[in-house]
Amino acid sequence: MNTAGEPPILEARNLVKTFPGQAGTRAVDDVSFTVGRGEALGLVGESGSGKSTTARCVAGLVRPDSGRVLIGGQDVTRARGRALRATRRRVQMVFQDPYSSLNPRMTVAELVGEGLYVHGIEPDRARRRDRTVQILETVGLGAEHLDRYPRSFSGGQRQRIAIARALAVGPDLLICDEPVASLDVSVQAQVLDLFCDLREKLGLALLFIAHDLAVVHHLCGRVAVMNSGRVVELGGREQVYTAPEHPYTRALLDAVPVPDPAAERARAGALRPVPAHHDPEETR
Ligand SMILES: Nc1ncnc2c1ncn2[C@@H]1O[C@H](COP(=O)(O)OP(=O)(O)OP(=O)(O)O)[C@@H](O)[C@H]1O
Repeated sequence: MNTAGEPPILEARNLVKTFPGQAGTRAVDDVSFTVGRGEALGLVGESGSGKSTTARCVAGLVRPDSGRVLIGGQDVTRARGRALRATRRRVQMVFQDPYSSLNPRMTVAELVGEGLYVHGIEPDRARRRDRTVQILETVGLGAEHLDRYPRSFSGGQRQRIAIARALAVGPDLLICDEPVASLDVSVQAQVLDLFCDLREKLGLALLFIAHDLAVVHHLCGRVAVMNSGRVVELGGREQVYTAPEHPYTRALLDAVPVPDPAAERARAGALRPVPAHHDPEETR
């Protein structure tokens, strides 16, 4: 969904990050990818493969050892000052655990309105409250929640508040680090649907991190697969799911059931050629 001539909303170029004590191994090892405007890119891989560190480098929470991060074509890796803040604002992050990512001493109005105030988007208190209500409605919550504290909400509702907080500053891209992993299965689908809606209705781009390929299949048109700090495969969803090129991707796919029966059949066909004598009844 890239408009011709416009740079991608996000570009990671050759990112490298090593933590002290990692003895020669890199948490992030020469990682490059782009996310186009309005696009959803999934980042998958086992625990420890480097997904969160990549996300944190991109979001500016961790400084990479080398490599560059470009937001809307602007290099933010070494930039400073007000211009950097304005550019950084275009990329917001939603974390895995909505129980620890929200300050328990702030009301919903304060949590969501803070970004509007800090970034000078809406200095007027009454108008900020109105704007906060609009943002809450975008995520499926109402004005009645404004003066409540996070502790009185369910996990799914807390994650909606965290998403509203991220949306408040008008980002072009959300980095979502396992945003449904800590939610009940029944609530996961609702929150995933919300991300789909945000992309379709607001044109929001997503960098969506999950160890669960089924979740990413639901949401993302392109998928990057990470293993030991490296992106070992990057391609369109159907290509990655039905004709994976890297053995690690194949191993991941074998470990996680794909919820879409058509994709499952296609994958099975691509990975395990059906023998001539195959009787489909045998596998039911
Ligand atoms: N702050 C840190 N200090 C030291 N090592 C770290 C730190 N953060 C991550 N690591 C290490 O970097 C590697 C990549 O971790 P990372 O959290 O990025 O992987 P991940 O794929 O997101 O895993 P998970 O899904 O479990 O979060 C791991 O070996 C991890 O132990």
